[in-house]
Amino acid sequence: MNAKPDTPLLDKVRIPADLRTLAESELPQLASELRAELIDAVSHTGGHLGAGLGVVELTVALHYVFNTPDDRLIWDVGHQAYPHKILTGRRDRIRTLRQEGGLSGFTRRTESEYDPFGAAHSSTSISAGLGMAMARDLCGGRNNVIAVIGDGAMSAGMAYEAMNNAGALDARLIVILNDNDMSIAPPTGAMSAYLARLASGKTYLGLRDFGKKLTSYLGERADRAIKRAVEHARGYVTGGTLFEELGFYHIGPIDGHNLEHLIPVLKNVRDNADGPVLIHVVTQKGKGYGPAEAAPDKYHGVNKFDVITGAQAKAPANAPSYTKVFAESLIQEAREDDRIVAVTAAMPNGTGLDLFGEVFPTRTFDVGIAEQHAVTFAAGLATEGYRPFAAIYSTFLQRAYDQVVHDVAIQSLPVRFPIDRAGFVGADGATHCGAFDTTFLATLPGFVVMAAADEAELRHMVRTAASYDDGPIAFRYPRGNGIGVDMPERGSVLEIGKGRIVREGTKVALLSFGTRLQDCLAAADELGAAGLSTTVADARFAKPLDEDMIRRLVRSHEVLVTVEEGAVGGFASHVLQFLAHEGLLESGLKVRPLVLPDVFTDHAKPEKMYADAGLDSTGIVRTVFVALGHAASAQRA
Ligand SMILES: Cc1ncc(C[n+]2csc(CCOP(=O)(O)OP(=O)(O)O)c2C)c(N)n1
Ligand SMILES: CC(=O)[C@@H](O)[C@H](O)COP(=O)(O)O
Ligand SMILES: [Mg+2]
Repeated sequence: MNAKPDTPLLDKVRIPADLRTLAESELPQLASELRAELIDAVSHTGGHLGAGLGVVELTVALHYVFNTPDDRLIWDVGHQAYPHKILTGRRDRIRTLRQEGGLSGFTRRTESEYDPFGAAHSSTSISAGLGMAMARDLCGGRNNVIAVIGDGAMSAGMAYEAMNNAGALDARLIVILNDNDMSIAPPTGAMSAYLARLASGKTYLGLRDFGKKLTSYLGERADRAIKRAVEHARGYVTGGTLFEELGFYHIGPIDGHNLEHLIPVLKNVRDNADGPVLIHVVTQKGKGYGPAEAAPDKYHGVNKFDVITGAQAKAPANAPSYTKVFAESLIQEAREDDRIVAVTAAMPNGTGLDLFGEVFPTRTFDVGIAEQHAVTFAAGLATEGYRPFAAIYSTFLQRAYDQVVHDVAIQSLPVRFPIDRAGFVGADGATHCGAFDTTFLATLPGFVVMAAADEAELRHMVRTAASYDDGPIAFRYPRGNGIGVDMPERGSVLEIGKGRIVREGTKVALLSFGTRLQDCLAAADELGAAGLSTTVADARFAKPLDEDMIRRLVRSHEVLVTVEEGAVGGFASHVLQFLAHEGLLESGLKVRPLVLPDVFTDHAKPEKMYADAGLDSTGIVRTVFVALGHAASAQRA
């Protein structure tokens, strides 16, 4: 166990008001202590480290210059906000980060008044900040609104929609572009290249340069129209930056680790800005911690680790991750079929498409954080006869729903949707929980929706999706490792809309869709031991349903329990809809649909989440006992 860092100055700062009593000359020391505290805390909890390390000085400077929480400080994504949490009254709980009952790994309105906007999905900060700025203006307020957005997050359309609107409204809004030239992976795209040119093409601006620029062009109280005219003329003559063309006063690049540069620039903007301002700050992801600086991912997200060596704890795995099985299976299929191409929205590593990209670099597309574009781009590929796999986490696919409906489903385009992180994700909590994909996809006419019960099933589903050209097809699988089943050499093509009976019984039928099959089998053992002969079926498809199999189950069993790791409105709803229309609910059948609870489930260990949701074997057994009126057994379960 490493000793806790010595933090005499940080110990005096509970909230930003304490920070503002320090002399500017003390701030570098404070930043250094804050960094040490951050590293130590995350070494105990795991979590997002690299991004926070990169904004330590920026965090100190922002809270020093601005009057938070009256001035609204919005962190895009929120994964870099751990230093902010330490400085805003949450240091005493910082070692509970991402643990059950502890601090969230992202910003959250219910956690602190210093978090004016909750996040975790990217690129929302400028829109939210603009809304706050307009609300302030409507009620005659004077506070500042600051949105801090990363270069990765700056690849998403929402950021441009917001800047477009902010420029037109001439809103007094400060955007800080935190450019560390990293997303989770190295960033891709023309915008990223543009930022790199901006960052390298000029020297960093210090106070003197900035002051000169501000007074020569703007003057302390110059009329806004004159300032705009000057800006426009300057852009016309010298070629304005994209941000200037959008109506922002653009400052930078400045060194985001140099407090002597940051503080005066921020003060100037605080005191002089009266329209949208963008400050381009250059930082280094992982700054100040050797192992992070040296790592290819800059320690974006880490397990618990040893502070001295940087070695991360790794739980032994007796089966490959679903992500890896997906990637290897897709590679296998792509070797046979050169029409298979793959699309990721800035998650090459998380989706396994980094492995695919190593084998098929020209058939792999990382489009940046741009899920909407990713889906429509895949639709375009499909129109030309390609077989695109748009691999997007369940939670991030939410952002592209209209594209899924309008660009893919209505046109019956055969886009394949491998949906990773379907179901509970543990420490990332509610914002990242893959709860809704079955619900929002299976409701679409013509969509095929599958869920893998284990890693071998996933392999079959990859092959099935590869060979299916009649319309969109999705297959969902969870975060983490498989269960260690024997793997087929190659996947088989599954018959569309056909499930399988895994175990035959007579009284109780457990109909599983996806990840909970093992718990259904364990529940069947327990029920069998209690004298309740139990069938276990793997539905494989939520759409189209295996109607024959469901008919057989309900006709020959007294109880039907459907089990899925998804929100209400998904697989069970389709089963119930079918049963109702077939009149199969009218002859005494006891049906119990088990779904995720109708709440946004907070971060915790996955096993605990399953237990609380009643989706583990104990919960399934309990449900059966209750359905059969065995109250005493239910209580014991
Ligand atoms: C809509 C959405 N897509 C994907 C992600 C996953 N994600 C989280 S952080 C991140 C990279 C963000 O890069 P950047 O904004 O530059 O921040 P940095 O980590 O470099 O500080 C990505 C892709 C997300 N949070 N939200
Ligand atoms: C902040 C963010 O959205 C990602 O970093 C996410 O936490 C990754 O999750 P996985 O670890 O499941 O890839
Ligand atoms: Mg970045």
